[in-house]
Amino acid sequence: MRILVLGAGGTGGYFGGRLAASGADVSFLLRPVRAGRIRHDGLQIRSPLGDVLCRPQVLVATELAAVAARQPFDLILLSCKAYDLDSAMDAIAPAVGPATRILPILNGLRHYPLLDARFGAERVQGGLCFINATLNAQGEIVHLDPVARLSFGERDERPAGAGLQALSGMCTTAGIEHRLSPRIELDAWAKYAFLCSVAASTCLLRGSIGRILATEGGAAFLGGIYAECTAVAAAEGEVLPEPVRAAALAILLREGSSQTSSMYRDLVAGKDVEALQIVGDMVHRAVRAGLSVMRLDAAWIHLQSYMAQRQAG
Ligand SMILES: NC(=O)C1=CN([C@@H]2O[C@H](COP(=O)(O)OP(=O)(O)OC[C@H]3O[C@@H](n4cnc5c(N)ncnc54)[C@H](OP(=O)(O)O)[C@@H]3O)[C@@H](O)[C@H]2O)C=CC1
Ligand SMILES: CC(C)(CO)C(=O)C(=O)O
Repeated sequence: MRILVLGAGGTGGYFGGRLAASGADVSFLLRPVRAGRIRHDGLQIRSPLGDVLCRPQVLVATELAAVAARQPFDLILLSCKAYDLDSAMDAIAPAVGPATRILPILNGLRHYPLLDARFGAERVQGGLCFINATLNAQGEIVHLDPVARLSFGERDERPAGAGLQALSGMCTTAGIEHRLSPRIELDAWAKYAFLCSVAASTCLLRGSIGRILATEGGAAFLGGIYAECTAVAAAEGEVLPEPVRAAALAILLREGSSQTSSMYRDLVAGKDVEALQIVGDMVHRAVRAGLSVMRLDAAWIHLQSYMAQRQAG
């Protein structure tokens, strides 16, 4: 199976790099600066699960159509930030042939209708990842703890097609923990409710879960914001099962936890954040459902203020 990975940041670089290092047929579609760096230095992963240095095939947008015409891609792993989705869709379009499937691993849910409208829902599969990874000043992928898990599946509970089964085999060969999910849409909501709680809380309250829990009112805030997110999920028809909620709350209420979120790391670094696509989208869904979500509202206002300050320079 031939895989194209759009993006070589924390997630695409980690999972695509591990697949490439294990011998899988993986190419990266990158913008010129990142492409130049990886062509020169290789793709380096620093990880508690073992470092990897590989030299995958690297393409830039202008090279893609010719390469895809010679050898079509079976799967495109989409690992951009949600605010780059439009440009990423333009970039991958020349590689989307009749049999190509697209597997996004972005956070949130807002990208699905956009990908469906552009490429057709039958091509877009369900995906998500659990990892804490970032880039260092040298452009290396720094994996921050031992968690690194992919989940993927067909949407609408269709049985997994040959492409996802092949990907599962490739992940096994590469030593990537993964799950071929029979209910990826439920899993996507479970992750969105959890991630949105972590991202909104750590950004609004400016600290790790452990630091928030050490404050008076911190535990009630974290439990409350998760309840807001699960209420939105239920209003949209995804009632998260009790074991799923218990597992999320166990992480959200773990004293001393250093857990933050990729959004928090970006915010502390002064970078752009997926505020609209993660927290804003949850708030907008709550408004449509007539739900009151005061904690999410506060986080969304805070993030909008952050972005306005950032734009003002
Ligand atoms: N990092 C983490 O720990 C986790 C992140 N996530 C989610 O995964 C998604 C990706 O995050 P992450 O990997 O951290 O993001 P990064 O910013 O680290 O990487 C994104 C990559 O996409 C590339 N890209 C964006 N647009 C284009 C384009 N048009 N053409 C080519 N390349 C493009 C960027 O290129 P360039 O370098 O040129 O900007 C960059 O290499 C997000 O939705 C995030 O919320 C989920 C779980 C954990
Ligand atoms: C769930 C979590 C916090 C880690 O995978 C995440 O998705 C993120 O940091 O963006």
